[in-house]
Amino acid sequence: MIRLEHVSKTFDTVSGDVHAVKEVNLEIQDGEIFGIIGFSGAGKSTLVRCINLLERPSNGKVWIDDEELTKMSEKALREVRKKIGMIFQHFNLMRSRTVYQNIAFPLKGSGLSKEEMDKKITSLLELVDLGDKKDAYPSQLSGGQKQRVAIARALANDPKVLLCDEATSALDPQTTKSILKLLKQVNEKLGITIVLITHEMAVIKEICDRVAVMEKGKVIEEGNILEVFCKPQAKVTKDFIATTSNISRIYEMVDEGSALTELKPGQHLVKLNYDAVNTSKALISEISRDFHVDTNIIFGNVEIIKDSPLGDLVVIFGGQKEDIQNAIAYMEKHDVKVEVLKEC
Ligand SMILES: Nc1ncnc2c1ncn2[C@@H]1O[C@H](COP(=O)(O)OP(=O)(O)OP(=O)(O)O)[C@@H](O)[C@H]1O
Repeated sequence: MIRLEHVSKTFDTVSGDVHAVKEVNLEIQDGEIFGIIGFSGAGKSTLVRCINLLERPSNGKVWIDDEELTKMSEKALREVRKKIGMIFQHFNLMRSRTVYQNIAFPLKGSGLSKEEMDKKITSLLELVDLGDKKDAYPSQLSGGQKQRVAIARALANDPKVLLCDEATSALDPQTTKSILKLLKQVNEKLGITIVLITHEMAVIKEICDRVAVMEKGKVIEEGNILEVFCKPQAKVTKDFIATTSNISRIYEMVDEGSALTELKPGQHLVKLNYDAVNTSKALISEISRDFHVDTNIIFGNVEIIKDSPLGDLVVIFGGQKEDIQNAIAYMEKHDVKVEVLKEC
């Protein structure tokens, strides 16, 4: 388990103190994929670098299992750091060395024989699906392949923890997906705890078990991914979630008087928000059958998070006003959040 207790980091700069991380308390369990999200400058990189003490906290304690890193000598820390791999946005490979030599680098001084080293590197190359690239130089690889080499290198010392600092930010969406899939595989196959920082909610949604949201150096919200997506508390969390959906477009469309939002007498334009709890009920057909309300679906956004569907639908309800009101009350009773955007 990784435990941060009251961790703060202040940089002393010519223009004054920069409080990059303020009083952060976090517990990250063994084997989980923990995401840290925040806008640029929120303090994510500094915080993640405090975990392996690449950045020494100005205050607070960092624990991994029952060892306090913040109390250790540099020598002891060097040993502990071998068990904490790290990958970066720009891969940080050595350009003058081949893929094989890059992966071999952290194994220097490991005491492994040449054969053992060769076996290890071959299996790492297979894991990251680069068996045919061992003699290539970084300049001959795509961004995704470079990140795969970086992952193999980070795993060379059999770490317990892998820190990922914006590991997919320089990659296109498809390559991002393949790298996230590889990280998930590393987590599941090798049982490695992953701490991943990003400014993209789509990345968090794809693979994380839990997430912490950072703003101005502080963790302002934390929870399991489904909880945070279903019931975001902080404005910045809501803003991040909105980036993964086009549903907020409906507000602009209403303001702009878009043809899609035009209503006939008796109709209501409604946004329905539902989560895993209520997707199992056939609510739309029930309100049609029991309340005589017609439903025309305009558009929707359904996410699958940790195997649970949750999302929003924008619909037009048509029928008698009283029937529509009863149908809305029925939906609310079944935990659907209903927002009437416009009525005619
Ligand atoms: N070595 C440093 N010296 C001075 N200030 C720093 C240093 N490193 C980071 N900062 C400052 O600390 C704050 C947090 O930076 P940090 O890089 O941790 O944020 P971030 O959320 O990772 O942002 P980004 O995604 O843009 O990297 C910023 O105001 C940044 O300018």
